[in-house]
Amino acid sequence: MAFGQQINNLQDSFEAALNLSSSPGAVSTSPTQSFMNTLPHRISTAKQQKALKPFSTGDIKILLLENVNETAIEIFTKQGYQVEFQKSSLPEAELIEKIKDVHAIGIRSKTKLTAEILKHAKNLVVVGCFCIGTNQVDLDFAAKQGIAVFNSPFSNSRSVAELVIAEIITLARQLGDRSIELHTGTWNKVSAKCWEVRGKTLGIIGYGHIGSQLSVLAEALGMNVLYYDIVTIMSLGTAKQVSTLNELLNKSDFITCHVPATAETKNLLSGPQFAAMKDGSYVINASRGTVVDIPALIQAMKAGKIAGAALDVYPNEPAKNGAGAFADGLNSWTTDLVSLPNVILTPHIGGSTEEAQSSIGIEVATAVTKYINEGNTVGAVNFPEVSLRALDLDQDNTVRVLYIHHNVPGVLKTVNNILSNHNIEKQYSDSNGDIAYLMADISNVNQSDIKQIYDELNETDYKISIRLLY
Ligand SMILES: NC(=O)C1=CN([C@@H]2O[C@H](COP(=O)(O)OP(=O)(O)OC[C@H]3O[C@@H](n4cnc5c(N)ncnc54)[C@H](O)[C@@H]3O)[C@@H](O)[C@H]2O)C=CC1
Ligand SMILES: O=C(O)CCC(=O)C(=O)O
Repeated sequence: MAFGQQINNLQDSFEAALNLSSSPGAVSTSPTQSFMNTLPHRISTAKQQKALKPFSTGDIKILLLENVNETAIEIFTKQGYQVEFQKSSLPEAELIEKIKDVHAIGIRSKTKLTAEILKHAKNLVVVGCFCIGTNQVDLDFAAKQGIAVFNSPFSNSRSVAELVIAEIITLARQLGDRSIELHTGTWNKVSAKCWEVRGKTLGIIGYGHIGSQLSVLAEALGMNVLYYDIVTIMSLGTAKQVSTLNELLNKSDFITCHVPATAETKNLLSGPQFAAMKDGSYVINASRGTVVDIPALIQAMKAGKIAGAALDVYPNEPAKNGAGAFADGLNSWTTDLVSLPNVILTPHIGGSTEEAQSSIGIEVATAVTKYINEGNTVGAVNFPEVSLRALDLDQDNTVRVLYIHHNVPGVLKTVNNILSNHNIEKQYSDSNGDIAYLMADISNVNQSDIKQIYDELNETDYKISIRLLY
């Protein structure tokens, strides 16, 4: 049988298999006609390693929201994927409509991918968070649907740390107020309650990528650094870890939050914590809007306890840029907050620099592409991290099996019973909580073997989704 004919038959048999399947990942396993027609060409022109593709790259649809950087668009379009780009996030109903159809979605911090929304994402294989935080995605639900989630763990850390340094000096010198006054014609040359930052104490809550970077910059300015973290972390420079949040609050002049949004960090700074701070201290939050209780902060500022605050993040943030977007309708305390002196408000721009956005675009788009094309989950935040070395160019009759399943006893025995009828070139399996992921390269298979492997795996208990790459 001619190779082209074999390929067409293989496509038919896959499509038949897919018609029988109801798994969320099933559509994504379909090798389409256009992919099959290009296969002989792709194989003959590849150089060293065989390029694995899940199915026709031209059929892969990616939705990029929230002005994800053009570096990502370039990477995806070079792959031949269909890219839809939107500058802002989408209203829920529109997002549900769009997500039904796409294989990958790229978001930043604004788009909430809740279980309710992900339920509709029948073709979705992967989510790229083009940011650090992943609290906007229901990670457990995504994993249970077989959807891998990637982020960029530190590409914008430096940008946030630099913003916070700027804010420390801005608050200490009341620069925001002086600037607003002069913009409106008022000359107000004062030094009362304006300070140098040299010799002052910076208290960092959360000494991770951002907190520790900030620690180094603050010491270079002559500040003393204390930090509080739930884990013991090696200090940089002469910074000191304190054992309780209260100790940090009692001893610091500036307090800055760099923790993730979790149940434990909700209102981490509220009335009692403001009361525990030194009189005239300053509060900075560029982490998540849930971490600081803003009405309590307003009260503490009105009482003169807190001398200034810089906020980059809010419990509710507008979906898009524009006048009037930040108002009481979104957060009921807005009017009160904006009327306070020495409050710096920025629209969640901690990570918004050209450098950060461009490297995030490259990092996340590369991880998403590697997952789509090779099944590699290194860097995934909700999946076991599994990677197999590439196939060699001459390994023509090899299929890569990607099998996502619930982590229960006996699954591997069943799966290996199926695979062991063939030559398993290599195999790797790992689990993360309830979810497990197996990658295996099976050689010397023909189209009916592949069809059979797919059908048999599809029948296994505890399967979440299967993809075959070849
Ligand atoms: N404003 C912006 O544009 C940006 C905001 N962020 C936010 O900043 C957060 C921190 O970022 P990274 O430093 O990269 O994260 P990271 O994961 O490197 O560090 C977070 C640190 O917080 C600690 N932590 C967790 N819970 C804690 C608690 N209850 N009390 C004290 N410490 C706790 C962790 O042990 C860890 O050391 C992100 O989760 C994200 O939400 C990140 C980037 C940009
Ligand atoms: O740049 C963004 O949209 C979000 C930045 C951020 O908060 C993050 O990286 O977690």
